[in-house]
Amino acid sequence: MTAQSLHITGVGKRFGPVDVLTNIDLQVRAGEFLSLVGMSGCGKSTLLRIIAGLESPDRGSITIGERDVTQVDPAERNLAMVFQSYALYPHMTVRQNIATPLRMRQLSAWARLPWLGALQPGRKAILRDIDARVQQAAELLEIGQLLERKPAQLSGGQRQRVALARALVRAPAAFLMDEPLSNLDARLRAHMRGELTALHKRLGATFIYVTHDQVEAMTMSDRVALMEGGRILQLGTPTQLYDTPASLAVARFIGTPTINTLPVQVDAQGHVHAWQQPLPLHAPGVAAGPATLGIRPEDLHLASEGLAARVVRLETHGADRFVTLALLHDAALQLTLRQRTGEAAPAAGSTVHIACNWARVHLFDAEAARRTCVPALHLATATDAQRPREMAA
Ligand SMILES: Nc1ncnc2c1ncn2[C@@H]1O[C@H](COP(=O)(O)OP(=O)(O)OP(=O)(O)O)[C@@H](O)[C@H]1O
Repeated sequence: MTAQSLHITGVGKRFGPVDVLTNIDLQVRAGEFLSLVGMSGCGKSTLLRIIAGLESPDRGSITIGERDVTQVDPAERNLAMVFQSYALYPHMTVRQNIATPLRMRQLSAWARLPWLGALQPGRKAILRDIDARVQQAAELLEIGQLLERKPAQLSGGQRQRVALARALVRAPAAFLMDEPLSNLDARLRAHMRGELTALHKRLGATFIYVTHDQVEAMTMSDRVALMEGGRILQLGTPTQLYDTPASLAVARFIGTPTINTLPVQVDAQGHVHAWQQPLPLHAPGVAAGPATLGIRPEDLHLASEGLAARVVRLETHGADRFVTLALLHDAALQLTLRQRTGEAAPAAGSTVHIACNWARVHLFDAEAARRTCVPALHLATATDAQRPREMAA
């Protein structure tokens, strides 16, 4: 299988009065696992369908490898599409299901007929070749023992693997997947995430994967394109999106629990203040005025002194505990703190003090809503960085 790169250039799409996609530029590298992620309605499925040729763009072009396929029929693009509904033929066995795309491609209409077909010269060799490829795909997906079963006799995960095998036998230039795991229960979904990542590594194929689930996107992909309102907000590795979000919208979408936000003021010298108190942060070059500080829940911790807050709620999630806190002097402002369950839990309703890992906070300027971002953020001085990091209160 030769993995191909895909180039999406200036793609726009309108449905009636709505711009569903606006000027999308995206280069998918050969052999890459790239996820399109975003809230429902952001346009990710439409983009995938345009790549597949199931929808035509109003503007822009799609190139697979060196070939411009913008005007090419879906069947001629050599792309494999895998959907959440597996679309298996219920009356056929797994073997027949997997073989169908090959039979359609390699045998003429009459050669596929039960009796007459036997008369086509070369048919036996083609069937042998198809069978070998079905066997190979089935082994790759570890469903070799299920080949004689019908779809109704399979679990959801097994059906998904059959759908993947059926896509695989065609040796496509790339796999396009639209929420392929969303019909599975949580445990199986987690398992299949691992299987898909392993399959991608084994095949070295190009995968474009649509999901609204940031965990899926972040755990499986080489790169993630985060979409909102028909645009790509940020394209980068999962680590880049998490550690250096280009905007507050990206910071809010990625990470569980959601990033905390704190309204702050930046003065003319770039010093950052909250509640008229200076924070140990310096953002040179940032316009004076209101801004938003983003603090990941794991960058807050309980301390003997610091900002006072009341414990509103505790939630245990396996190895982690999420603690919701209401600030004493501003009860409307709630922060979430993430701690390991091994750490002592604060009592619900009690007053605690919280400190912050200032080196890891993000500052977004007043235009955060318009997705501008302030990357230059430093601890105010070396001494600030060295002293115990306490949140000014
Ligand atoms: N054929 C169509 N006609 C009109 N509007 C459409 C059509 N297909 C999609 N849309 C609209 O385009 C927008 C983007 O839809 P799309 O399915 O691409 O979003 P999505 O991000 O994949 O969402 P989801 O995760 O819910 O599938 C939505 O507002 C949707 O209602």
